[in-house]
Amino acid sequence: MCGIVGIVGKSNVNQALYDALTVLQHRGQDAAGIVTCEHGRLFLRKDNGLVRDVFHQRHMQRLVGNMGIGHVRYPTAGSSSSAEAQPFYVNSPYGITLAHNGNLTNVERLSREIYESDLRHVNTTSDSEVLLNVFAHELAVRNKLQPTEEDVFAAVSQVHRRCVGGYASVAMVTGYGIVGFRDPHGIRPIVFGQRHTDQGVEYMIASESVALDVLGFTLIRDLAPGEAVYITEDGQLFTRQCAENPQYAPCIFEHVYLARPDSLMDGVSVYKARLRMGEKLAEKIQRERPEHDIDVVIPIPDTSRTSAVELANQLGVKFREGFVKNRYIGRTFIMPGQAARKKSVRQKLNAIDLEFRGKNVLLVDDSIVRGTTCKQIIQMAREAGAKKVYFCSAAPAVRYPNVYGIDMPSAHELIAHGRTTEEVAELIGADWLVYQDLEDLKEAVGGGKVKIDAFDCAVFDGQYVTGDVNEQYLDRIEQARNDAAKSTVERVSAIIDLHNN
Ligand SMILES: O=P(O)(O)OC[C@H]1O[C@H](OP(=O)(O)OP(=O)(O)O)[C@H](O)[C@@H]1O
Ligand SMILES: NC(=O)CC[C@H](N)C(=O)O
Ligand SMILES: [Mg+2]
Repeated sequence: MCGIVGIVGKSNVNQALYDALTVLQHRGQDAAGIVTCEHGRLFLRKDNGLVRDVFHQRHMQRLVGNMGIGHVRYPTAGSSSSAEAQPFYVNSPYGITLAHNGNLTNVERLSREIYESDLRHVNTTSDSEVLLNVFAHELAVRNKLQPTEEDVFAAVSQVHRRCVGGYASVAMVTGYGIVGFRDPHGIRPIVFGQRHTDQGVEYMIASESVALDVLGFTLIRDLAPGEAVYITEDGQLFTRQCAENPQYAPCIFEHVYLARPDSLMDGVSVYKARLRMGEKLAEKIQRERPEHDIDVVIPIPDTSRTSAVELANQLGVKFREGFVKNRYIGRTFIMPGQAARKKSVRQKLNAIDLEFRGKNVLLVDDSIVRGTTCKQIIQMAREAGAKKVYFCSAAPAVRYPNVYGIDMPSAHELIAHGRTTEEVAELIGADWLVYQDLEDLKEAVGGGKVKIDAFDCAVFDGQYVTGDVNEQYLDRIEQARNDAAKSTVERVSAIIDLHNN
């Protein structure tokens, strides 16, 4: 779930790209990059780190040009080496750069095709570099000196035929324009909008609408699954459905955890969806234990706050902020490596004892994935003097790996994999554990004013919408990307990098 952005403006876009990436920082904390284009030349800066660490004034001054794209990365393939930071670049045809959110599931086959038939070279283990090469090849075979929107859309159609998985992407064709495209299931989010300036209309494509809001762009709409938007350097906008059989199945986990609550995603307010999750959870608690003895509802900051407020409201129980979050520590779930994640929870959250002492507390989190957070939090609640510690998750049990752009490749690292709710409760040390029901979660997200009836819910139900994910595939990614395997990859890739910046 990286963050992507592209802007075609009327003056330098470097600052706007930087600001947009800052707003999308919650989608990726490992690396950041911006490439801009002026008079047919590209200016690229990318490196590991947060946006504020990667771009210094000296870089910003050199990122000139009225159009550009940017990326914040949370690795789901390859390594977290700075050589795999995005945007990626290929020089032929035209010079194309690309930023990608998602994950391809047929990357092995594509890599072979790229080498054997397309005669192209991919230098990293990143699936995004593969995606870029497929797009570049398909644009190259159109054999045009000056590509038109027809050529760009034809290349995207071919990408849809060849690539499988989740991909929301922006690609810049040097000297011509920026294209945004979304996979035929619409798994990962992407929106576009516009802003009026004295020099004319500027366009922006981004992962989440919040990036548009903050920069004064108005949302035009989400890209439909399979659809592409192309904005030429001089500001003409074209859209086209490029997939043969698009099927809406956006990732429901965006609403649970990934997205900011102030974003509108596929027409649904993430904030309202989270409120409804709290409401549904309260109904379940009332069903299961009408005579419950909960004294206070306490959220685990940050993401669960919205659901927890509504849950407390519905239960008619006091809502209290019992944990204080250190605002200088990032999101722990998207950190690479279990050791860092574990250490960060304690650094990030501290309990206010008086909210716990002698009380039966209901702790609320948006989700339990590896169980890193809840185990420590429950322990902290007990140390702070809680009488009983109940725990609820606004999402159902996460039991299956994600293969579309969230780094949960290994079933065995998921605390609920192969375990019942009671077993998980025991393992995390909760006196009672309540998970949201999947039907209620779907209703919370897709049952508001805007109806969505199909989602990618693979992490909860093991159904993979692209239809190509089987046991062998899951075994392979588990071997390649479990925590232990990743640390070997990191060591090896740290030795030699090939950079294009
Ligand atoms: O079971 P786990 O493996 O610990 O993962 C789940 C936890 O991780 C996330 O928090 P995170 O700190 O990443 O972000 P937040 O501040 O947005 O809640 C999520 O909100 C849960 O609290
Ligand atoms: N989280 C993402 O969207 C990751 C994009 C890409 N698969 C990478 O690993 O860089
Ligand atoms: Mg959290």
